[in-house]
Amino acid sequence: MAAEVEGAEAAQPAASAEKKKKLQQQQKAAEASRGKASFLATAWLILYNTVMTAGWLVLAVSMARYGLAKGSNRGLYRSIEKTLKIFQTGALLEVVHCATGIVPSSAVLTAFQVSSRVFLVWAVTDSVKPVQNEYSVLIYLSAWTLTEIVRYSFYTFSLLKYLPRAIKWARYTLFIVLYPLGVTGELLTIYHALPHVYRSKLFAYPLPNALNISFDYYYFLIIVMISYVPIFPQLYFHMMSQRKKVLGEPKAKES
Ligand SMILES: CCCCCCCCCCCCC[C@@H](O)CC(=O)SCCNC(=O)CCNC(=O)[C@H](O)C(C)(C)COP(=O)(O)OP(=O)(O)OC[C@H]1O[C@@H](n2cnc3c(N)ncnc32)[C@H](O)[C@@H]1OP(=O)(O)O
Repeated sequence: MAAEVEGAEAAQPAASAEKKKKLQQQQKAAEASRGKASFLATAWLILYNTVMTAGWLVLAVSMARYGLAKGSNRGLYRSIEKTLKIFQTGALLEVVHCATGIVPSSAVLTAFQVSSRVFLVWAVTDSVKPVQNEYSVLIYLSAWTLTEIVRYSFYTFSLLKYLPRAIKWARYTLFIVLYPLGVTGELLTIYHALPHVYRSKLFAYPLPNALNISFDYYYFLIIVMISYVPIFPQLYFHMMSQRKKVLGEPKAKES
């Protein structure tokens, strides 16, 4: 009996050492798989941001060449619409990046930013043809293009750990002017679209109908315009606090 107890006591430390070893192995495997996932996420983000920088650069060059050749904004939207649609719609992936946690930005703020632009391209500028030659389209296109070249190149250089100071400064400074400029262009474009939507009854779904629900795109556009009032300041002040965090003076050491 005594010998049995002694044997069990001797086996206990061996079993706990085995358990500890197993746990360490599991931790190591988890760390390795986290490292692999983070490497893949970084590689994907470098590819994504590089392609997006290139896309917006192509847009900038196309817009400049069109302006120099024609000396007018008439027909500009038609000439760049394919590239614009590809790269602005491609920004929807940014919401996925936030939602999956591979970038630390807020998914809600990013969703507002991206969806309002995708909406403006597809549901306003592309759907209401007469607004395409308005100056407001040129205004928002210029603000978006400049912003995105700087923003995506900022992310690319940051991921490559080689960030020129000028790009960092531009990322967190140009928005002060470009954000209100872009919003002005966007709101004016929706405003110009209103009479056309009203007359053509675009996307209207009047009663009576099988679903017994009515939808009036004209009033929907007015609601979208009003929603800029509470949402835009949140985006703007978020960028202001990012600016303070990144470009702010480092705190002086207390003596
Ligand atoms: C269907 C109906 C629609 C209804 C609409 C309702 C109305 C909505 C109103 C909306 C108004 C929008 C107007 C807008 O379209 C006008 C313009 O854009 S005009 C042009 C000027 N615009 C700008 O300057 C845009 C500025 N805004 C943004 O950059 C983003 O939207 C914002 C979400 C505000 C950015 O915030 P974020 O927190 O992401 O800032 P950071 O760039 O500092 O990033 C924080 C950290 O995340 C890392 N990150 C983010 N993205 C990436 C990426 N793609 N790749 C790699 N890393 C990324 C970044 O490096 C930071 O990391 P860390 O903190 O570690 O440094």
